[in-house]
Amino acid sequence: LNWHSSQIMLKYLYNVQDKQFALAEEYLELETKRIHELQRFLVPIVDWYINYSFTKEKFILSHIDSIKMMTWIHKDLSTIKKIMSNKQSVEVFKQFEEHKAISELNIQSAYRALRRIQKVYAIPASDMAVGKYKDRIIGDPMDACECNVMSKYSVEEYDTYGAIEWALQTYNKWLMDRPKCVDIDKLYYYIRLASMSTGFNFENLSNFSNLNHFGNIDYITRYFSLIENELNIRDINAESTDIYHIYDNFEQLSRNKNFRNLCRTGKSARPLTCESKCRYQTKNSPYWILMPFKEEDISINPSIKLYHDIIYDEEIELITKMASIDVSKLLDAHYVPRYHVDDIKICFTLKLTDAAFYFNGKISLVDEQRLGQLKWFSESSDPMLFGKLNERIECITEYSTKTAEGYQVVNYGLGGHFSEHVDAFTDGPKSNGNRLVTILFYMTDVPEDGYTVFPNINFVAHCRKGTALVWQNLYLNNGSVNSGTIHGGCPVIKGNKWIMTKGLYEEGQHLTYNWRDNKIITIV
Ligand SMILES: O=C(O)CCC(=O)C(=O)O
Ligand SMILES: [Fe+2]
Repeated sequence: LNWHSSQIMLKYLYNVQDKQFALAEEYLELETKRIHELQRFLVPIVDWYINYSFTKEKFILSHIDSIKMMTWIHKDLSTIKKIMSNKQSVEVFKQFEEHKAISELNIQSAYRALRRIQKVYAIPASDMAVGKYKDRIIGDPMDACECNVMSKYSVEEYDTYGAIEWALQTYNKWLMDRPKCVDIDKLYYYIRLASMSTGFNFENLSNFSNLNHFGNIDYITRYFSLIENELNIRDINAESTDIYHIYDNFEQLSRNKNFRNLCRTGKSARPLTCESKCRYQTKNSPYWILMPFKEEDISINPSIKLYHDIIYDEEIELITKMASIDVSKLLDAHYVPRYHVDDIKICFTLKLTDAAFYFNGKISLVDEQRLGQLKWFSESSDPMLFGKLNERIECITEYSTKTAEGYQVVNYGLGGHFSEHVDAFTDGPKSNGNRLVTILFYMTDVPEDGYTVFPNINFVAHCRKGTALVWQNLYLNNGSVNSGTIHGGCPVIKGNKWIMTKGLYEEGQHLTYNWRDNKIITIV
């Protein structure tokens, strides 16, 4: 189980932990009771025995006394054994499983997710280690052991800059109380290993390469401060320089630069034009005149619109509950869901799973591309709810939902994200045509990060509960894929991001081109 992949999973993990703690407490109680009982029984007997042992010889000579002794021994020893082997606590102990919930691998992926947040948002390790991002508190300070793990995993992933940055944090924290979890020798090794590829002036450090660093703290301190100086020269810690560029230089992933920049600033850089309008839209429907929807133009090419208050709190509550249901079921056998039995069946057939990323028609389960938990819902899992949503979608998009795919509900977790992609298929024609329109519902508020970013048009959408972003993936004259629709979900730093998406297909729509003729999909 990929525990950190969503908030629902993490919630489940915390519940597993609660259960194990409760077991440990129960065990302690039973054991204490048992020990006390044994003590109560044993102490007077032992006292008695010590007193009488001086007269053992006499006992043996007296036959009456011997019988007494034999009876006592027989009775007492069996009682002692009975108390000692009280099965109750043993039974509880058997249920306690330290590794039931979490594995080393889980932890490693979680640390990797943390490092991803650090890289995308360009958070210096010195800030992250105190739980800070810009002027925000994003968590509790990390201790030397935690920083050490960051360094260790960075080394294992050939993430050289991470290795050094976190080794320095580890060292600074280690100096205070020298916890055992830090092997200073290894730390030194991490740094040496990573030094050259980060552009360090290694010559300066070579004097230290043969140092007998065991027990010579002065030497190591000099070594570490040298590295720190090196980093300072590169303005890693200087407030005035933009650390983001340093990360960019190290990462050298220029194609991601704008994406990350938009994730960081959270600000759209698109110019407002005179066509940019917002309106109360009724589409001349008498129904919608009573409750017009709030439509905001975002972009003409590609066509992107934002709808406010388009999905309601009660609907959101129902959907997120339905998506979490099998997790709750796992946790608590006595869980009584409030849905109709038929709905449950459908909920269970479509299980919550790790969100996958499709590339060239192949499924890839790599955290670096996408991390979240996903559940598909077909209309039949709640005809009332999804029927209404379909109607609403048809009204705002003026496209049919008859040929559309189901609803995809996603919950993000620790560093949950979705790297840049197009929603349209690019690996060849599909029977229902391509994904023409995407509707992305935001079902929670994520106040300060986790945006949806369209890097090619410099647009950033914030995750606001009840709004929906609607865009056209294809050009309407020939069905080629509009590269302006490249988008991704920035890693979530803090908060619970729930979204739901639906794709509408070309099939069944009134289009000016014949999509069945499109044998090759081009991205323009
Ligand atoms: O999480 C987001 O903001 C984007 C999600 C997305 O692009 C998708 O599910 O296709
Ligand atoms: Fe997408």
